[in-house]
Amino acid sequence: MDNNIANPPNLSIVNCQLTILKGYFPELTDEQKVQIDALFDLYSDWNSKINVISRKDIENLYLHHVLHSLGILKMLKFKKGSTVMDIGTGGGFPGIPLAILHPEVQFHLVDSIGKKIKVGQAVAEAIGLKNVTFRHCRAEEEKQLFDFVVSRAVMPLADLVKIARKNIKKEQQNALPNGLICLKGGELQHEILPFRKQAVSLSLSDHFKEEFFQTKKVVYVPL
Ligand SMILES: C[S@@+](CC[C@H](N)C(=O)[O-])C[C@H]1O[C@@H](n2cnc3c(N)ncnc32)[C@H](O)[C@@H]1O
Repeated sequence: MDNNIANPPNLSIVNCQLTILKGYFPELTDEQKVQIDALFDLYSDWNSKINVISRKDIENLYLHHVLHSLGILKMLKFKKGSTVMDIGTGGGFPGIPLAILHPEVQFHLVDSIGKKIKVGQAVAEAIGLKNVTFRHCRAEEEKQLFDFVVSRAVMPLADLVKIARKNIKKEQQNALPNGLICLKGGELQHEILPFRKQAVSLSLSDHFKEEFFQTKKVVYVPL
């Protein structure tokens, strides 16, 4: 039986989380609000066919997935004209929420599983996102250059650094030197140890007060 039918999402939770998210980003334009509003129905529908978010977690889409993705902006607001690759984007996290908030930044979303890329593409098309491209490939095969690489829940920091380094442009245009910005949870000290001299880590609990963010960090490594 379809899990979404057996456990219908609690729409008051969904709407409450959507209000919380908009409260954290009061500068959203009407177009961005419409795009964000559309995400729940789109992801609910796609997720019932292709699993990109834990099905039990779909009602937490706006907090656990969209707002979490936007946590990257607490480390850096990308400058107009920047280019960003999302490694292991799955159904589009963090790339799609970031692309909605930064219409003048170009995002390239990569995943090694083709059907997940299809979900991201369908969602981006449905909300009219013009600043995203997708590629079904392993990130190791992607040779294009970007200002930044972002990622969430894909691989240990050392592996991400190893893969992302070849994709980082030398020319700089942002407030931070080009590099990797990733979302991490839980005990991080061990992962960060090899990069302790360059890495900067920020606690999302300092920015978002909901309990989910208590253990969530944004880690930046210049490359
Ligand atoms: C746990 S999912 C996370 C997806 C998404 N970032 C999110 O937070 O919802 C990890 C994703 O990384 C992808 N992945 C793992 N290794 C990869 C690689 N070397 N290149 C591209 N994608 C990779 C997997 O296919 C999977 O979709």
